[in-house]
Amino acid sequence: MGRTRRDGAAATTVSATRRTRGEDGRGRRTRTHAGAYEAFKAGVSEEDRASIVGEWDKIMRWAAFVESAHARNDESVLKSAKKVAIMGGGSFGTAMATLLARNKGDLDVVILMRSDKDAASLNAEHRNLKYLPKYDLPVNIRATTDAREALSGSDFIIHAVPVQQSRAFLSGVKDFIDPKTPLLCLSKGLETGTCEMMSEIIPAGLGRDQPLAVLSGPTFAVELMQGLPTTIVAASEDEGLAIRVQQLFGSSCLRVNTSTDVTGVELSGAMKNVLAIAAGIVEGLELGNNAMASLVAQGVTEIRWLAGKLGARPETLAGVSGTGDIMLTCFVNLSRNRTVGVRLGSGESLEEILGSMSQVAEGVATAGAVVRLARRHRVNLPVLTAVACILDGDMDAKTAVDKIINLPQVPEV
Ligand SMILES: NC(=O)C1=CN([C@@H]2O[C@H](COP(=O)(O)OP(=O)(O)OC[C@H]3O[C@@H](n4cnc5c(N)ncnc54)[C@H](O)[C@@H]3O)[C@@H](O)[C@H]2O)C=CC1
Ligand SMILES: O=C(CO)COP(=O)(O)O
Repeated sequence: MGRTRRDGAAATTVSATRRTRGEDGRGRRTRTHAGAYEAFKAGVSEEDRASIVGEWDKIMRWAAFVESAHARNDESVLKSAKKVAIMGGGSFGTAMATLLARNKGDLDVVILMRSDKDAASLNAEHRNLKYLPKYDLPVNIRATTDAREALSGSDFIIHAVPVQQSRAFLSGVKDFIDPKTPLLCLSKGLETGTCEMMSEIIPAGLGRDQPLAVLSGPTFAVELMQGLPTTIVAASEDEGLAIRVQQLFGSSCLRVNTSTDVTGVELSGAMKNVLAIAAGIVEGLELGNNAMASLVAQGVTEIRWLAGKLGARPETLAGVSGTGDIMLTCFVNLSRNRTVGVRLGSGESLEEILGSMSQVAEGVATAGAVVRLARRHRVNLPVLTAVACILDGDMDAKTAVDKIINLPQVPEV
């Protein structure tokens, strides 16, 4: 049946193309497109079409089955949660607070801020005028600078303080955090000096183990505020906690994939910020799309080499929190790390760039820590090391890129 249709359809395509030529007398592009469409339609047999629809139906049946299983044992953590605290009132802390507040209108969502003025402004205006001035916040979000008030009685505590400030910040608030309350970390980076990940910094800062999940993925704060579809990974050694985080944050605009690969999720989130600076440099130097794609691919390989050696799983690196976040941060101008790179590539100094930024670009501090970690684990990372050299002022961007391009030509590894 399929064969007959295909043969017959091929003849139809030829005549359709001729008819198009004869009738509309429009340009060559139009005729070519019409022919390509007819050829595509004709190439799909009834059998192919039926099997495509059948596969789609199967996926929808699976989705309905899972949904109904969820509905049957709906002990969603969102239902029971009464209060969530967010430490760090910057753009990402505010965006994730907003998603939670939208998920449940009577959830008490409290942002712990540093400045009385900013907290008062948020409470009065229902906006975060410093970081996300264009967006109204739900009325169930409030801000305070009182750590005890923010943190006590919280069902979950979200950590959105930049990595380099996290250890000192946590040791300052540890007495207000119940040791049983899960801490959900949004910060992406490695600490300079120690090369530690947030899953190491958090227990060290608190002086004890704390239930912990890390959340990471391609998640620009402004797009979350706009309610655009987004996916994030919630990783915890405690699979049950990852599932609770999924129930808390999951919505029609936020998919939450669970994982137990904390190392993979954290390392790819930290290293992609350094790679995004490299991608920005290539953009700033106007080296073209081919160069950009090969540089980012090399960076992906370097992340695999180091993260793999530290135990990250290949599927994590290939997934949303790995490749997904790399693509977002390396290719989209909203990225602060990429912007640092673009400006470096255009000839600005790091001092000028950082002096003009009001938000954190974690890759700047993380770059050196990545190189030290790589050295410790005997892995060579040409692109990521070049970024650290540029940031340290040991090489200018153009020289570094020339040297990378002219490295010996080797087999794919
Ligand atoms: N903005 C985004 O789209 C995303 C950000 N992230 C990550 O989230 C983390 C936070 O980033 P953003 O909110 O975007 O940064 P931001 O620069 O917008 O805000 C940082 C916040 O941390 C606070 N802060 C700084 N130093 C502090 C200290 N010593 N003690 C207490 N609070 C302090 C600031 O007052 C500010 O509220 C970073 O690790 C970033 O990589 C992750 C995904 C997306
Ligand atoms: O991590 C991010 C998106 O997932 C944000 O990246 P930037 O910090 O480079 O803006």
